[in-house]
Amino acid sequence: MLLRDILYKVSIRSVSGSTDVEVKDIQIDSRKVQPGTLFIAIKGVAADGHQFIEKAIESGAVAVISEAQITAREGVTMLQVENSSAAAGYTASNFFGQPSSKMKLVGVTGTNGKTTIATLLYKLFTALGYKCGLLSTVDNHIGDKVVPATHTTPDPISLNGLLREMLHEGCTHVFMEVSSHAVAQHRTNGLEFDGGLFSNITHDHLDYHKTFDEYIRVKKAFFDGLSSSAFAISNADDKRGEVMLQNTNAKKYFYSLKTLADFKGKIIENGLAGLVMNVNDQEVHFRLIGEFNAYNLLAVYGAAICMGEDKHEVLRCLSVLTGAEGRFDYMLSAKERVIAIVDYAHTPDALLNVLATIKKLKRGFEQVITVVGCGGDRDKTKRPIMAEVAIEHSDKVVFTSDNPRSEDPAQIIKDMEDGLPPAARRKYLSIADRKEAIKTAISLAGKEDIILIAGKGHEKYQEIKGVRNHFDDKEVVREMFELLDK
Ligand SMILES: CC(=O)N[C@H]1[C@@H](OP(=O)(O)OP(=O)(O)OC[C@H]2O[C@@H](n3ccc(=O)[nH]c3=O)[C@H](O)[C@@H]2O)O[C@H](CO)[C@@H](O)[C@@H]1O[C@H](C)C(=O)N[C@@H](C)C(=O)N[C@H](CCC(=O)O)C(=O)O
Ligand SMILES: Nc1ncnc2c1ncn2[C@@H]1O[C@H](COP(=O)(O)OP(=O)(O)OP(=O)(O)O)[C@@H](O)[C@H]1O
Ligand SMILES: N[C@H](CCC[C@H](N)C(=O)O)C(=O)O
Ligand SMILES: [Mg+2]
Repeated sequence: MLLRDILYKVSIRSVSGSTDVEVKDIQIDSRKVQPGTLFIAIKGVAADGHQFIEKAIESGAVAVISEAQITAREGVTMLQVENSSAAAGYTASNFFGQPSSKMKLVGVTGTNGKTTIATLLYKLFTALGYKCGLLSTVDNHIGDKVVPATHTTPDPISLNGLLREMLHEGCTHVFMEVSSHAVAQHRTNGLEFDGGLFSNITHDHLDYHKTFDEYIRVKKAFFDGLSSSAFAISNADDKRGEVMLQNTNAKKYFYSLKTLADFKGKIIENGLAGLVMNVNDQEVHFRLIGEFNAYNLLAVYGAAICMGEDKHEVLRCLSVLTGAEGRFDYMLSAKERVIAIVDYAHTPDALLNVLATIKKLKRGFEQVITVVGCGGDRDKTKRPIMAEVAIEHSDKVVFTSDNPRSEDPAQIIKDMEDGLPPAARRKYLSIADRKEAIKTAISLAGKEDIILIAGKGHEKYQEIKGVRNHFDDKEVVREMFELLDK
């Protein structure tokens, strides 16, 4: 492909060299550059891609996009742009033939619920007979084929590469999570969305976005970028639900459990067997559990209606679907009838929602024992809040490690404990070893007690000092339940 054809929509400041040069590959990482590559230098959090321009040229880059002042280079086309992250989004989309414009693409954003909503949409549209793609935290799907996920929203090159593969494989619909990091880093620039969904916004990622206002602004930017032919669906019951769609050109719709809305739900029953809900005056039984999933289901229903699907068929298919792995994953020991719930709640709001759901499911006498930790190298301010939520809504708590990453696990637990009142002391134990923590919680449980194991959901690893060791909450529970049932 010629360089000039890849530059569509890129805001260029100056050029040295020819844009008629043939480009064979495109990379944002100098370590992946091969002869014939266009290298885009991005200023990141940990490093600055501009420092690797020489290395990229040595490896055979034929063109370089950067934000730096240009110095002419023999045989290499140098381009200066306003924003190289934005340029990476546009050029990646152009290089892969703008695959997003040839399929129906729907993006889901919000603090909690993205994976659940995107996965339900993928399952729903597959059940409706379409070949679909999914880009999610748990994994990516190209029709039936599963591709491991490294991010919630991949970098623009992997992202457009996956979209092109989906198009080649005959996918007509793609559902993807759009994280706030992705919007801030312009990973989705150049994509043509047919629709956007907003779940909710609560405390998370303040390490990255610094203030809650900035976090809101970034999420809103996704809707601001939608075209007038797209639809935008928001949660009317979220405090920021209306603001999200304030400046979008897309057609606006709202869902709600509390007020009048385009997609209105009313919960009739909410138990371990699922939800019974009135959806726009039609009563439906769903297998998903908890009020938060009632919201997720309404968002999915709304998107399907906006995409022209028949409402009866949509509700019929949705009623039999299960959610994403590691979201309210429910296990039962045969003899003692102890319940273990593995859930990906890793924000204060998600933890509160899951514990509130468990409270509603209780018949009265059961104890709730929560095992929870917080991720290292992530927002530290959520640590004491999550600890407080766990203590307030559980009978017993075992604080433990999540993914400590580069941090000291004991210090993370200390950050969690720090905000707790002295009276909380009698309610909790702290055991840094996650396997031991889960085992202890299970050994503390009596007949029919409920154990919530929060934070890691589907994850099959634990990251300690840069190394990902195999770890699976559900595997540990199964092991312990076998012993319990012997
Ligand atoms: C904080 C963050 O978002 N970091 C992402 C960011 O990396 P960065 O800014 O640190 O990049 P960097 O290491 O400073 O390097 C800057 C540039 O120099 C390049 N480089 C670097 C070294 C070298 O030798 N040569 C070279 O060219 C890098 O390729 C990069 O382009 O850009 C990278 C490329 O796109 C991402 O892989 C990386 O994700 C890291 C691994 C990460 O953990 N991200 C998490 C926080 C994240 O993105 N999470 C969200 C979900 C969050 C949620 O909603 O819960 C997600 O979408 O997954
Ligand atoms: N609509 C919702 N509102 C509040 N909490 C929710 C909602 N849906 C799910 N949750 C809770 O949040 C957790 C994460 O859900 P999910 O994985 O769907 O969110 P996500 O937005 O994809 O998260 P991530 O940002 O890590 O990708 C769930 O395990 C559950 O505890
Ligand atoms: N997408 C989220 C996932 C957090 C999951 C939790 N287990 C943790 O490691 O903090 C993040 O990267 O912040
Ligand atoms: Mg997700």
